Amino acid sequence: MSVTTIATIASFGGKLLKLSHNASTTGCEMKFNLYLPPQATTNSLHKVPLFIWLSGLTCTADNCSEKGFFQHGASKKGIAILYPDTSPRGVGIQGEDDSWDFGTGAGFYVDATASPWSNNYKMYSYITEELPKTVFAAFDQIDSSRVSISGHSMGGHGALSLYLRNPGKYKSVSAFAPIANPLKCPWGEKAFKGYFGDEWQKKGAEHDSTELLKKWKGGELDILIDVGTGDNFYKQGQLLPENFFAAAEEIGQEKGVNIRMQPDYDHSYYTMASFSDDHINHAAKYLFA
Ligand SMILES: N[C@@H](CCC(=O)N[C@@H](CS)C(=O)NCC(=O)O)C(=O)O
Repeated sequence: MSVTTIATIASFGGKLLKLSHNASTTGCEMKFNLYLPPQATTNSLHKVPLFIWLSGLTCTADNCSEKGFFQHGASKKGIAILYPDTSPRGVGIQGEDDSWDFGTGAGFYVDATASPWSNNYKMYSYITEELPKTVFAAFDQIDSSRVSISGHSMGGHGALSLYLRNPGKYKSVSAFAPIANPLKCPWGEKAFKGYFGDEWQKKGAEHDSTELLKKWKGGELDILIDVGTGDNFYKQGQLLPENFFAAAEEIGQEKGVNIRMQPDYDHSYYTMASFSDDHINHAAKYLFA
């Protein structure tokens, strides 16, 4: 459970910590970043809530920490941010580094059931259980009962699916350019076939946000999603936010799914940086309710 500090960086009046630990779920050393806002003082009677950010394909914990601009809003509101990695790394599986959209940097926030991935590629358990437990044990300034989740692209799929699979676990959810219906797009199909093998459609449906939404029984939703109209992956049909919205309509929750089509914005972190304050404010509404 012990955490090693690799670097401490001042940011917006607080501290960005670059950390690592030996994770048992993934069987390897995992790096992650943690932003502690200025309000997170040690021995504080007032703990700060946590915003988990799940990144997209090819990312490490650093992409969003360096250019997502979330620390700006989090320092004002007094919210810690956890930036996990996107997969196990260097576990020695043949082919793990062969493509940018599968294997290293592409864990898809599922627990793989197919060989040879099933021993290490357990990003669902890692993100929902082991990493938060490790963080709460090491940083008692953080309130384990107030956690929100958000993410981008593959991480948007992660945020939506973790929220919808675990009613009540997270106080709120939002996403940028999420892969909202992975069963129906090339990225999702490739990942689910690889990680689940023959049962990819059945297991995939348990992690597909559009499918999960159709079965949602957790009460009124308030999901914020931003998608840029200039996003090439949106144009190529990798994201399918319209399918997610259709599922919301199907269950009478269309008012609870606010998809903002942002004119001209693309798939990059310029988009996140432009709207990150909105997503922090959305989470703050529920983290400080
Ligand atoms: N294959 C391309 C595209 C991958 C891509 O756009 N990844 C998104 C997430 S799906 C990302 O956040 N990339 C890292 C960055 O922009 O910092 C690449 O490796 O740059």
